[in-house]
Amino acid sequence: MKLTGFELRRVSMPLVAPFRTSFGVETERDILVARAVTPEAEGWGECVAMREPLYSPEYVDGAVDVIRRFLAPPLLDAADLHPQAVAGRLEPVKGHQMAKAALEMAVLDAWLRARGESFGTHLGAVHDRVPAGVSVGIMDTVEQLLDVVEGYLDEGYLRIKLKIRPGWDVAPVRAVRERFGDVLLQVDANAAYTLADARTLARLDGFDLLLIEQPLGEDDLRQHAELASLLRTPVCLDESIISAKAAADAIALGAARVINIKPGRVGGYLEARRIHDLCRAHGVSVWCGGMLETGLGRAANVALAALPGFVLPGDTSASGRYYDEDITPPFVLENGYVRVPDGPGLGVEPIPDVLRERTTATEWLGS
Ligand SMILES: O=C(O)CCC(=O)N[C@@H](C(=O)O)c1ccccc1
Repeated sequence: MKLTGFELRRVSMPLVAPFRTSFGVETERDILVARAVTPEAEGWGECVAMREPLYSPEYVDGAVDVIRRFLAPPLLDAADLHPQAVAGRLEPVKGHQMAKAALEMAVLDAWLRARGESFGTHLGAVHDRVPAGVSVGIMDTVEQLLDVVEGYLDEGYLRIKLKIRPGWDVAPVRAVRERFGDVLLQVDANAAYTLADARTLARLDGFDLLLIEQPLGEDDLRQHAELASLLRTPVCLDESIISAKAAADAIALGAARVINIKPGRVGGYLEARRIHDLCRAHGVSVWCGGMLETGLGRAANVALAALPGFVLPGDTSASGRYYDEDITPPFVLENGYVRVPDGPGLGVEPIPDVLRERTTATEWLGS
């Protein structure tokens, strides 16, 4: 497949409500969308990098720059580009997994649309719908949290993920467990704790959590392994797992019994599938994390979450969890499940008028 070019587009997506994590508050996503143009078909990619490098070292302005100067040229130079070859062509550039993932996703989507094959079929999906979990931010009060959780449970979500940080952990977890019984419940610390907090984190063992996600720093594999030996609750890693190699190291060190697979964080959906396969071989459960994606990234995540090793509900919420109006037809919850698109490629496309309205900048890279 010969690329004609990439169109880079910045899309402003205001959130329906502020989303607070241990590293900050999001009120609007400034999203980079890449469109791969080829003579046979066009494909869409979404970069999950945030506006600021607070979740990971990447940030959206940096992603645009590295794509423009270092990632797009080797792909545009390829006489016949296969999606499986994208990662290899981009390998000389160190890091920038989220930027790379956006381009690989757009190339893969174009390639699949040209062949009439869906993302799910190509990745190895075995389900036509996936159970939806929902991520709940840090709130001002426990009462406010309980109201928000009740609302999501009323909508049908099958798993609750609570953001925690020092000072907001045992009390909110206890309150949710006491109010809502044995709902599937997990917590996400976004690296807000240290090994010195082990005793506090061990108090969470009494609430039958599915997992505790990324309690320590992104580069603290050895310390996560030590913490895992002190907790009953399975430790799950997110920020630390930036590649299949990192997943292999985490598993070998006993630093993770569960892994949150986020395609953008690991460099793309093909690497995400490799991590899925690796984890299955080691009996490590995986689930699909989210980065507040539009329906484009959401479509690809839902397809990935339909692979057999994704045995835990992911952050594959309905579009309405974050956005009043998505740039694609919205993903909706049906009895707690989200349907896997079965059309060619992503199976969804942006709604032209909405995309135009939300676009704050465009740039063409190519001939
Ligand atoms: O449902 C979603 O898409 C968001 C899930 C979620 O909580 N993402 C978190 C995370 O740390 O996993 C996040 C939020 C904002 C920015 C980065 C990460």
